[in-house]
Amino acid sequence: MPVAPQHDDTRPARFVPKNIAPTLEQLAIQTAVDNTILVEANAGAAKTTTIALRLAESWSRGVPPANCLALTYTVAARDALGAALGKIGVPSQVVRQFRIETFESFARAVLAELDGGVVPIRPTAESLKEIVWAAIEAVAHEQRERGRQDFEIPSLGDNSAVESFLRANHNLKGRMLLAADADDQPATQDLADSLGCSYMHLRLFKAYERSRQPWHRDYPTFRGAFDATYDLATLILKDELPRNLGAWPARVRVLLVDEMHDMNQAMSLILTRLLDANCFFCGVGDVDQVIYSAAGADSKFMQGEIQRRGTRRITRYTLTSSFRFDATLAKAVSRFKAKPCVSASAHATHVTTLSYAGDDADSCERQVVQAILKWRSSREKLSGFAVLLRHPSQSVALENALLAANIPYVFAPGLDSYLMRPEILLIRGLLAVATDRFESIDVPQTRRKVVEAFVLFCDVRLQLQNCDHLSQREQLKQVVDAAADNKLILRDIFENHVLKGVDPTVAKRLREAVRIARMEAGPQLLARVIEALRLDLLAIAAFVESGRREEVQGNLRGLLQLSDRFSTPADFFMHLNESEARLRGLPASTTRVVLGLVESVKGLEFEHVALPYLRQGEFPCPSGTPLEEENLFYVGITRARRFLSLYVDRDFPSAFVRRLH
Ligand SMILES: Nc1ncnc2c1ncn2[C@@H]1O[C@H](COP(=O)(O)OP(=O)(O)OP(=O)(O)O)[C@@H](O)[C@H]1O
Repeated sequence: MPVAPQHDDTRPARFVPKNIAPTLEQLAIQTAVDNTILVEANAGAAKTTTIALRLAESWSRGVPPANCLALTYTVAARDALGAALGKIGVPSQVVRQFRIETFESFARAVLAELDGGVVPIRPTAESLKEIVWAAIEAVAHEQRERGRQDFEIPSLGDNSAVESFLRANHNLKGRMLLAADADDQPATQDLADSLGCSYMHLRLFKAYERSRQPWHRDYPTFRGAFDATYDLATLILKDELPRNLGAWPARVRVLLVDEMHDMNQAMSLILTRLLDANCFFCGVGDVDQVIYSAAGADSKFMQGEIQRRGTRRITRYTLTSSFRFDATLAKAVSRFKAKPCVSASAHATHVTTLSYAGDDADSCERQVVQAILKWRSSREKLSGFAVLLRHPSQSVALENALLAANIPYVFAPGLDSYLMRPEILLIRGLLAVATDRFESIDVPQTRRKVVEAFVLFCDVRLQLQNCDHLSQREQLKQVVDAAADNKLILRDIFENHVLKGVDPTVAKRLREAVRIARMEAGPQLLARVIEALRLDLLAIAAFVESGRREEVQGNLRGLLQLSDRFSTPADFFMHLNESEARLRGLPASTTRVVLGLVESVKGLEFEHVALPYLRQGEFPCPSGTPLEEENLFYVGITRARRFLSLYVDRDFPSAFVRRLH
């Protein structure tokens, strides 16, 4: 293994950063003359900052920023690199000129030149559900035609079959095992075995890809998440990517990859092609931050795979110490991950473990709110305080506690307010019907979403008058537009379109739920509404992913707890509407606490990180893979600079917290 070089004084750095004094290790990377560099280092050990230094150095040496390309896996990492450039003093107009992209957005931009038209993007599982079912039906049809029964076709109600297909699809695409000759290789049990997937998934993969890329079309009918990366990698693999493509960055002189540990085969093919250019390359990552192995992420790409594939000789550089947090947290991290972790931080990091109980006085959210109030009273910026969650449903109680304490908050990408989640909107819609207070749902966009929630959960078949020629999607648009325009039309939509457009059993349940909400009052009211509705069954039909269905249950549990504080449905309904109004009413300029999921803040850092709800069964989550749960926790605790507050369930403490001590 090549020895990490000392900083070479014969090539002094031209770029002198603001706010930090680079270490010799950083300077070595900033000014390295080797043309291919890999840096593997712990969380917070300045990986992103150091590639920012390298970009800045290149710019100082006259390389046009547009000829510098930096690729990341996530949008958060892309933004973190932009922020790191700003922090070290690169002027914002220069930062904007660097090409900093996710692999997926880069691939989309390249493919746009080849696609003969606009390719719709379907980023979520929900938006792909119909397509997957069409593929399932096509495979069932093939089986019937052949008079065979090779495997059991999932029944229409079994949406978990769709979910597991999408996972298998992402994995097969990330690993690129079928890309070269998918059309030629017959789907056999042997082939499925060699790919490590089920025979049914293999057959579905082919049917799904046929609908995405019909033989008579030059470009796909749609792209799901990651499909652009896959399509571009496939063209490269088959050597069908034109060499003279205008959108290809042929003149790239500096190529950087952040989060290289998240790389899969498809991304690696794109990177290898980019490396054909005579450019400098630096990849940085931390194999303990792999949280996307389901998408084929493999640490081998940080471990010499480039060298094996191409002509480049890799030199490894090191970044030994974390600047983000102090030795106390470094030691805890080291124990948790059983690897060396040292700190060079000049500031202290206080790690506090607090326990919570279910009761109100001692609740987790109450303690988090107290910590934030203390933070604010010591004149710290609220935006430096992040509350990181393992599950979206954990935000219900927290948001309410924050709103009650007048603490402004903002969501990190990937999380939205519980008030806007379809199951909550369904309840809000029902309460609007029951209390006859339609005008209280003030925001047109919310009314749209309420109608969409009814259609989603109740599987409404719209039959608008004189609209037989319109598809369901087009009819839905007309109805939601009407709801947006007119506050009072919700009743009409509920009675004339929802109740008449659903299965009679569902209509009966909806009527009963409204009756209960109208006639009854007192504790447990919402529980009875939800029970009458059989919302659990509606969620099973509505959502593809079992994780999402669990989230429905979690959100409803949170809502139930909250509803017990109100004596009438009308009061509760008004509380939800007022909460939305308060949330929307926050001035954009206010600095706010950040509320986010752990995975969506990878690459970011905060002065104070609070990790609430550390309970066995919540974090680690039993449905996640053990290593990725561990990696997620590692990512969460290493976002903290000065304070890390861990809120641990008194009765069922998360096993992860024990491992820190
Ligand atoms: N030489 C330095 N002196 C002091 N602070 C530094 C130095 N270099 C980087 N930092 C700071 O250390 C912190 C962590 O840096 P950075 O975000 O680049 O780490 P990272 O390795 O990319 O983290 P992650 O693994 O979470 O993505 C940042 O606040 C950064 O500004």
